[in-house]
Amino acid sequence: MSPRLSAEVLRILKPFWLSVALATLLGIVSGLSVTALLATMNDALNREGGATARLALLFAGLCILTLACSTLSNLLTNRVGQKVIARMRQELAAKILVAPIEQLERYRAHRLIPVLLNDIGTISGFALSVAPMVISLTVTLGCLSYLALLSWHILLLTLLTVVIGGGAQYLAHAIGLRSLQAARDGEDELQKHYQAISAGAKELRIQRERRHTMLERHIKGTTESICRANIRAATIFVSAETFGSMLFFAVIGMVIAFQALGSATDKSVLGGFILVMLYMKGPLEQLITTIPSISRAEVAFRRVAELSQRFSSPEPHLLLSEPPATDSTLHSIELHRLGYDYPEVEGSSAFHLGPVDLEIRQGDIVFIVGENGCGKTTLIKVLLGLYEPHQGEIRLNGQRVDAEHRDDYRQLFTTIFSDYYLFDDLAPGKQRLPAEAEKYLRRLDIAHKVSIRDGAFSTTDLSTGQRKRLALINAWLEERPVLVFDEWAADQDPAFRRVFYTELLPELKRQGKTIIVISHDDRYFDIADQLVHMHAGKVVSERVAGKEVPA
Ligand SMILES: Nc1ncnc2c1ncn2[C@@H]1O[C@H](COP(=O)(O)OP(=O)(O)OP(=O)(O)O)[C@@H](O)[C@H]1O
Repeated sequence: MSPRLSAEVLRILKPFWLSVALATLLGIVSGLSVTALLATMNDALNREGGATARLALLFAGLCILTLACSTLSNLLTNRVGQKVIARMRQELAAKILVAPIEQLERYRAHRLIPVLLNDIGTISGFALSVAPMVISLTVTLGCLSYLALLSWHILLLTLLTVVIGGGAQYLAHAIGLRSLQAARDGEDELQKHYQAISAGAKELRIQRERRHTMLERHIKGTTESICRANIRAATIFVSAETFGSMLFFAVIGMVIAFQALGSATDKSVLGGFILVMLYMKGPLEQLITTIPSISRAEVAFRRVAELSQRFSSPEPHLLLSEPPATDSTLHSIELHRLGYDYPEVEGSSAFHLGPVDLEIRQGDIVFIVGENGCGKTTLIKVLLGLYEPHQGEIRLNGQRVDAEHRDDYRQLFTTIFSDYYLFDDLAPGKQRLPAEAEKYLRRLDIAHKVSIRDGAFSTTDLSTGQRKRLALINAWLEERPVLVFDEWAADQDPAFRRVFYTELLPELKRQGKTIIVISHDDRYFDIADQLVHMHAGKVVSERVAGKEVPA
């Protein structure tokens, strides 16, 4: 087991150390009493005149002790295991909630979901097997000590067997790990195809060739390569296990043959040896079969560690539910020489935003316009504090927004992105919601489709334009000072688009909101107090209240 995996297992188990220690202690007692039980049985079998009442009592007592300790140890281990799984899930979800947005966008859901679903289970499963492993180890060590009592020669022979068998297992572990890694990479690939067949169901239904390629090439190819890699790993592990068992039987056979050839081994020594070897085989095999689970846990751990490293946040305080520390009044937001670079994508040059200088004053309607791909959404993401600027800075009311205050700053905004996510419950923590929301439902002409029940929309199964109207209601109810719309009106019919630009936006402005709109609707550009025209990542012209200003 690698030191990093050991350290991680210790970290996971630390909060439950008392239960783990108790489970392990009970396991050790159970293992030792099994050894004593074997010795008692051997004694009873070889005693002149058969077993005595004392031996029978000892036997019964040891049986009860063994069973009670191992049962309690297993129950405790299971409890800890379930708690470990819950805790790891919570930890990882918390990490995702504070992870830098650009890392989340890059990591992609098809790689994230297998980590959340499979890898955590694998690591917890391994953490769970620690106590049973300790029991097996104790039984094995106890049996070896008993063998030492019986005969040194036999102990050495047994140790040699264990070392050769263990060496074979170690080798198998190293070779099998590569196959398991390949299988795990295949799982990511498969998840990607699963996503494509569910999200792209309509397109695949229409495109016969693509559908065929998806199933025959992508899904079959990936599932079969996962299958081959897992079979390869299992073949290696099972072969090594069989070799170990074979070695065991060979050694028992050899010792019996020596006895038959007239070697002077005592009958009670031989009986004890066979009894111990046959009993020890179970725990030893259990120890050996946990080797694949160590390999799997190592593969899973690397994934979780990679994810944790990528998602380590410069804003670890994000999960604190304290109210914003800064004053939430807004006078102005200034972007000063603001710049952001996407990483290089193979085959094309990286997009660079900036330097952008811009001042947004409270109560203004600001339009950000320009051709596709000129950087409008990227600018908004930096402006909202979702991407950390690589150059320049954002100033709120003249004060620089740093990492520590960035989340407070973000609380000023309500956003509807073009790829928005519609939560079906209303903004949490607001009392007046249902009455207010009903009013907005009527205002947006969807009251006949949706109602509010138990603080949630009765349905979100609506047309694209209607869903966007629901998103607008959520945004409205959040009562933040700045509203940001990324091509909100693109999915609306012409009549409602007119209502949005000529009635809703001015109404929001009258309520004192600052509004930032990304738009391609040039017929409504004149309602903007400030029109920011972008081209290739830069602001090329700016019009403030009807006057052109140099960019
Ligand atoms: N995650 C990303 N990684 C690398 N480059 C990206 C990424 N997202 C966007 N880009 C690049 O950044 C540029 C600006 O994208 P952005 O989404 O800001 O444009 P936009 O002006 O909002 O376009 P549209 O009007 O089409 O919505 C694009 O040319 C794109 O190539």
